Amino acid sequence: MIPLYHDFTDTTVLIFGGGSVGARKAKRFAAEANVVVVSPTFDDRFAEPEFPPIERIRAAPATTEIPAWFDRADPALVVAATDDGELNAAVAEAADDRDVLINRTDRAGERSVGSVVVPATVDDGSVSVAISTGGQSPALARYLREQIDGEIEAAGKMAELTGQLRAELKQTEPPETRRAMLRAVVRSPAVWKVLHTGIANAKKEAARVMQDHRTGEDT
Ligand SMILES: C[C@@]1(CC(=O)O)c2cc3[nH]c(cc4nc(cc5[nH]c(cc(n2)[C@H]1CCC(=O)O)[C@@](C)(CC(=O)O)[C@@H]5CCC(=O)O)C(CC(=O)O)=C4CCC(=O)O)c(CCC(=O)O)c3CC(=O)O
Ligand SMILES: NC(=O)C1=CN([C@@H]2O[C@H](COP(=O)(O)OP(=O)(O)OC[C@H]3O[C@@H](n4cnc5c(N)ncnc54)[C@H](O)[C@@H]3O)[C@@H](O)[C@H]2O)C=CC1
Repeated sequence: MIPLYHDFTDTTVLIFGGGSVGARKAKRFAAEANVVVVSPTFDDRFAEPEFPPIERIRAAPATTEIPAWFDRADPALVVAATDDGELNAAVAEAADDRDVLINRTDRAGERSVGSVVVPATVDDGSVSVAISTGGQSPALARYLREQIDGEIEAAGKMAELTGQLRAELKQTEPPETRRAMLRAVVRSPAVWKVLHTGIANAKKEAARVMQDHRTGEDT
């Protein structure tokens, strides 16, 4: 498995199964995609006030009816999250026939082409860390996610700062110098320290770090 980031903007994610797992995946994909959940029953989580807007369709399709749901929704990705293994298998088969990405939530072992795993993720601004255990131990993925949560605090601001500096340096510095300067900024404890006081302050500290670097002094 090779981790990739995939943009689901303006696509549909079709989820079969409205239990706790269907709810978790729906929430996750709704951050970007149009989510449609097909299920005869829906977990209470779907009714929570902070639950994102998604389309709920109350139905219990039979395995033979699955392809028609694909035609109707035209999904970029489907999630098989029912408690019926046969139905989940039919969803995976329909996805395979149509080259649609499939996340099978009831399987951790061998996978077909187009089968994807949803990792545990931590976000801070535009920075995200994704953790997979290769399907071996989702509980461990969750635990590591909780550990890393505090670790990447301020990374979003650092990305914003160095994103701005990078755009500016592209106008003035040759690639080698720019690379060395940006590497020095992200490694500077002084810049990390002032980040919480705002980007403007951090920019001043970064300017010092970059100047030191340019003149060859040890940072
Ligand atoms: C293969 C994968 C497919 C996929 O769903 O993409 C899969 C499969 C299965 N999970 C099962 C169980 C649990 N899953 C969790 C939690 C999460 N599971 C997630 C992903 C994945 N789960 C993919 C692999 C990821 C990897 O590579 O590590 C996370 C990371 C992301 C998310 O789902 O959003 C999310 C944590 C989110 C967070 O908190 O950050 C917990 C822990 C808990 O609930 O506290 C338990 C109970 C404890 C345990 O079993 O470990 C079962 C058995 C079901 C049964 O026994 O019936 C199967 C099926 C099987 O094993 O056959
Ligand atoms: N990947 C993961 O992180 C995890 C995966 N699992 C797996 O995911 C499956 C679902 O787990 P839960 O959500 O906890 O189960 P659940 O029993 O709470 O939910 C199952 C849902 O599927 C619906 N359903 C049943 N037949 C259907 C049909 N024909 N079409 C559409 N929907 C249908 C049910 O109405 C229910 O809403 C489990 O069987 C388990 O194998 C379980 C825990 C974690």
